[in-house]
Amino acid sequence: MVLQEDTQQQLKNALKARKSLEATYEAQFKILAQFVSRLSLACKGVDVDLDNRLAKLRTELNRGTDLEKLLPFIEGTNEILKQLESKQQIDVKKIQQGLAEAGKLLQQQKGLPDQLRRELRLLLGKVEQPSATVHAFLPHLTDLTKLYQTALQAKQQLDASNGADDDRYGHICRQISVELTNLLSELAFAEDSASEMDNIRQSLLDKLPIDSLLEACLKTISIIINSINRERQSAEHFLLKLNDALSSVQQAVVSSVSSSSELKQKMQLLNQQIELQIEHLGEASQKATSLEQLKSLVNDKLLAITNSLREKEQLEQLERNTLLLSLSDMERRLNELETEAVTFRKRISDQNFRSLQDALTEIPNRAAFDERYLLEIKRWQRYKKPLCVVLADVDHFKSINDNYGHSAGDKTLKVIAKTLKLNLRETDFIARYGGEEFILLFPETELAELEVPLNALREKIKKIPFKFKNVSVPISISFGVTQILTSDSGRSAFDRADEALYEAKKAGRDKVVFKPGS
Ligand SMILES: Nc1nc2c(ncn2[C@@H]2O[C@H](COP(=O)(O)OP(=O)(O)OP(=O)(O)O)[C@@H](O)[C@H]2O)c(=O)[nH]1
Repeated sequence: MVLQEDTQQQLKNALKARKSLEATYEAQFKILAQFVSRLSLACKGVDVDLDNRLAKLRTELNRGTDLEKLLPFIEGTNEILKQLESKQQIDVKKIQQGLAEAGKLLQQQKGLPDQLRRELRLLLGKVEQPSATVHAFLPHLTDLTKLYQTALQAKQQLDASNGADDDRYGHICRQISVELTNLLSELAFAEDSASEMDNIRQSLLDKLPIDSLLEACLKTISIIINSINRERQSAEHFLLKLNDALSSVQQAVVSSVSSSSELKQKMQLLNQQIELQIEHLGEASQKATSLEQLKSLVNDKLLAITNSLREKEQLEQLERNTLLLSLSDMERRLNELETEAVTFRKRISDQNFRSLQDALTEIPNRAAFDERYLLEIKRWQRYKKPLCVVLADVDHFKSINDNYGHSAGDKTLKVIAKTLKLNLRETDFIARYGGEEFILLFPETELAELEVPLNALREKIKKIPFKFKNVSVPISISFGVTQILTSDSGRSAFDRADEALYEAKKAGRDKVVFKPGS
C-alpha cells in the first residue's frame, strides 16, 4: 500500500516535472519563435525567396507548428542561406571594387582642394581593407559621397569665377565691337569693298563670340590693306603716266631742237649758196660781153637761186611741220594727263567727302564732328558768341533690333538722321556720333533758345509712323543739352551734354534735359 502510494507520488512528481518542463520548453519555444521572427524581419529585403521562406517560417512558428514538421523546411532555407552567403562575398567584392573605382575617378579630377585629395587617399586605403559584409562599406560610401559633394561645390565655385571671366571677356568683346563699328563709319571704302564692310558692320551689331570678333577684325584689316594697295596702285599708275608724258615732251623738245639746228645749218648753207650765186651773178654780169650772154647768165643764175629758194622754203615748211607735229603730240599727251589728273583729283575729293560721311545715314560722321567741333570752339573763343552742344540718343533702340531685326534698326536710324537734318538751320551741324547716338552743334545760340525747337523735334520724331512686320512701332528720342562756358574745354562740355542725356534717360526717356553748367 505504502509502495503504491509512493509510486503514485513519484508519478505525480514526474507528471508535475514534465508539465513544468513542457511549460519551460513552450516558453523557450515562444521566445525562440519570436527571436527567429524578429531576426527574419531584420533580414528582410536581402533575397525575395528567402523573404518568402522566412515569412512562412514566422507564420508556422506563430501557429506553434511542431519543430519536427518544420525541419525539412528549415533545411531548405539553410541551403538558400548558404547560397546567399557566397553571393554576399561576391557583393562585398563588387562594392569594394565600385567604391575604389569611384574614388579613383574623383582622384583624376583636376583642381581638387588639397585637403579633399588627402581625405580621399585615406578613404581609398580603408576601402582596400578586406571586409566580411557589405554593411562594413556603408561608412566608406557615406564618406565618399561627402567627398564628391565637396568636390562638386569646389567645381561650382570655379565655374562661377570662370563665369565672371566670361562676363569680363563679353564686356571687352562688346567694347571692341562698338569701337570697330565707330571706326568703320569713319573710313571711306570703294564700291566693291563697301558692301563687304557693311556686312561686317551688321555682324558687329550681334553679340559676337571672341573668335568671330577676331575674324571680323582680320577681315576689316585685310579690306583696308587691299584698298590701300589699290589706292597706291592707282597713284603709281598716275605717276607713271605723268612720267611718260613728261619724257615724251622732253623727247619732242630735244628732237625739235636737234631738227631745227639741223635745218638751221641747211638754211645757212642755202643762204650761203644763194649769196654766192648772187655774187657770181654780179661778177658774171660785169664780165658779160653781149646781151644774149647776159640774158642766159641771168636765167641760169635765177634758176639756181629759185631752186635754192624753193629748197629753202621746203626746208622751212618741213621745220614748221615737225614743230607742229611735236606740238600736237605734246598737246595730246598733256590733254591725257589733264584728264587723268581730273579723275585723280575727283577720287581724292570723293574720298575726303566719304571719309567724313557716315555710310549708313549719309550725314557727317564722328571724324567730321571732331573737325567741326574744333573749328566752332575756336570761333567761340574768338567771337564769344554762344555755342550749344546737344547729344541725342534713340530710346530703347536695342529692342527695335531685337524684335524686328538689324535692317529695321538701320532704317530707323536713316529716317531719324534725315528728320534731324531737315529740321536744323543751315548753320547748325549734325553728325552721327556712333550707334544710335547723334551730336548736334548750335552756333550763336543760347541754351534757352533751344527749348522750343528741340522739344518740337522730339515730338516730330515721336510722330514718325514707323511700321515693322506690319506693326506700328512708336519711337522716341532723348536729348541732353548744354552750352559752352568760359571754363570749358571741348571735352568737358561734351561730358556735360552726356550727363544731361543720361538724366533724360533716367527720367523716363523721350525728354530734353538742359544742363547749363556751373
Ligand atoms: N541696326 C543697327 N543697330 C545699331 C547700330 N549701331 C548700334 N546699334 C545697336 O544699338 C543698340 C544700342 O542699345 P543700348 O545702348 O542698350 O541702348 P538702347 O536700347 O537704345 O536703350 P536706351 O538708350 O537706354 O534707351 C545696340 O543693340 C547696338 O547693337 C547700327 O548701325 N545699326
